[in-house]
Amino acid sequence: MDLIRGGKGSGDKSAHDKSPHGKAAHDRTVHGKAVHDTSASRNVIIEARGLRHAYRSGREALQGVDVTIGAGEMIAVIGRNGAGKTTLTKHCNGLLKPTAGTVLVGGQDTRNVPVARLARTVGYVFQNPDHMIFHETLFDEVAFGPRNLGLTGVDVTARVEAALSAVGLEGFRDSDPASLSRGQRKRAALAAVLAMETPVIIVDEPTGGQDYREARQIMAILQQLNRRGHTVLFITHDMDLVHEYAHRVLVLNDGRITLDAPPAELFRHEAALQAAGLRLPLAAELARRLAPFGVPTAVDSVDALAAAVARIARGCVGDQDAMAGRAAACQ
Ligand SMILES: Nc1ncnc2c1ncn2[C@@H]1O[C@H](COP(=O)(O)OP(=O)(O)OP(=O)(O)O)[C@@H](O)[C@H]1O
Repeated sequence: MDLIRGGKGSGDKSAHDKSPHGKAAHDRTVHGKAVHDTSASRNVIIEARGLRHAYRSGREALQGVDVTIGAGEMIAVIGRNGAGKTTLTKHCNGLLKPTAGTVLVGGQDTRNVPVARLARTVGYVFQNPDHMIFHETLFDEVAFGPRNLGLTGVDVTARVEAALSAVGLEGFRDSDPASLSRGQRKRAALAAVLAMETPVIIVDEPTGGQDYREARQIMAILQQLNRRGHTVLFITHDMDLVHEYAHRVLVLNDGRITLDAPPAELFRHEAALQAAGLRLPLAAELARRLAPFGVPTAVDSVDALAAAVARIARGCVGDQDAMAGRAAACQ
């Protein structure tokens, strides 16, 4: 059976500990956030030009998308329901082929490369995990990809155990995936992709079906993968996750990218967000309202906002009249 999940195929058990490009990682800054860098991470890994996609129903889900994704980026894809997010990301691993325009993955035109080969570069976790789960035990489910890469024995076991442990499902290796909760099945689907060790990982709604703790755990996994050099794209409706975890935000509206900005800059684009049916992340909204007190508007996380407020509060102790005046001014 052809592999449709993706994988590097190195068989290298230490691959989790280094860049998927096999290059030394260094710290750098992307859109103001510290991230790991590789010399390859400045390279383009996915490029769409004039991308259009019409489904057989005639629905034009993408209406001319131009986007370049660099290796090592962590990108949130956001937009209202039906905006074209899933359609766009499915083009990034060749699951869909352009009606017009081109998509290059690792420099190769997706129309000319079998999905099974593209899947060695781009792993894809579906919005609905049941679309990719079909084995009787979780072990076999996660082992499917590595076995397709030609790995056997302890190499497969090591990949499966590392992936299950990363998503907190190590105690379920002999369970029937169908017996797991939806949230657990989503993590099982993520484990199946992790076991492939693809340079690019795309997750459609990573936190769907997860409680708060599980959602944070999944985002931490994706962040850690990105720090190790993987390119990560995630689709979400949660603006606070966007703010906290992404280095770059792509807003889709009616089949077009209407905004491409770092999260700390979202406050400048409230109108574009509203037009796309989105709101500002909570921390950005609060920072904007607290600007009269000297809080910088370009915050990219709750922690950054809290630090800025604390700094100002310390400076204002003993200056109650001035604070009251500013509070009155911003009513
Ligand atoms: N297989 C299909 N056949 C016909 N139309 C489709 C198909 N898949 C998606 N569409 C339509 O294409 C448009 C874009 O869908 P897509 O799933 O890419 O949006 P999305 O932004 O991911 O939405 P959501 O947030 O609801 O998942 C929608 O109008 C959708 O109804």
